[in-house]
Amino acid sequence: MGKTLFIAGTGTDVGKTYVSGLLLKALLDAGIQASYYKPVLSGALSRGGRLIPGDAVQVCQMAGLHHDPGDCVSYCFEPALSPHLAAKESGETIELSKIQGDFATHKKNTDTLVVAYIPVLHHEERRC
Ligand SMILES: Nc1ncnc2c1ncn2[C@@H]1O[C@H](COP(=O)(O)OP(=O)(O)OP(=O)(O)O)[C@@H](O)[C@H]1O
Ligand SMILES: C[C@H](N)[C@@H](CCCCCC(=O)O)NC(=O)O
Repeated sequence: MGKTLFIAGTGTDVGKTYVSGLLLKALLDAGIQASYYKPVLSGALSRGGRLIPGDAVQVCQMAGLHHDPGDCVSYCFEPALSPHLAAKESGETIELSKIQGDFATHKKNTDTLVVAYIPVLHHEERRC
């Protein structure tokens, strides 16, 4: 059974993406089959009508992972807000079943999965 490494933080801008990139690089350098998954990414850049999942691009570049960064995320939103608000503002709904399905697919396709986790509690608190 493969391993999953969850990178969680108590807030935004605390280094989850950077640590994910370093970890993934270390795993790949050690010859371990590894990849990256981020359930919800907000604050994506809009270029030519397409959303660029910046965190996933950064992690793939740091680690030298030749995956399409877009495949590393389930949801990608432009507003730089907490996930539920970014989804709301984008007129979308975050479905747990989609995240569970994508997570299971990523797990099946790799030995070690690095997951940058959303600080949900922090975000929910900020909504109050
Ligand atoms: N190599 C580096 N040296 C110094 N600072 C860095 C380096 N890489 C990233 N940073 C800075 O560290 C901070 C945290 O980076 P990071 O994007 O990893 O946080 P994060 O927890 O993933 O944030 P978010 O929740 O917004 O995605 C950023 O301000 C970034 O500019
Ligand atoms: C673009 C950044 N990397 C980040 C921005 C998150 C902003 C959250 C703001 C908030 O706490 O309400 N997006 C993300 O982690 O999915």
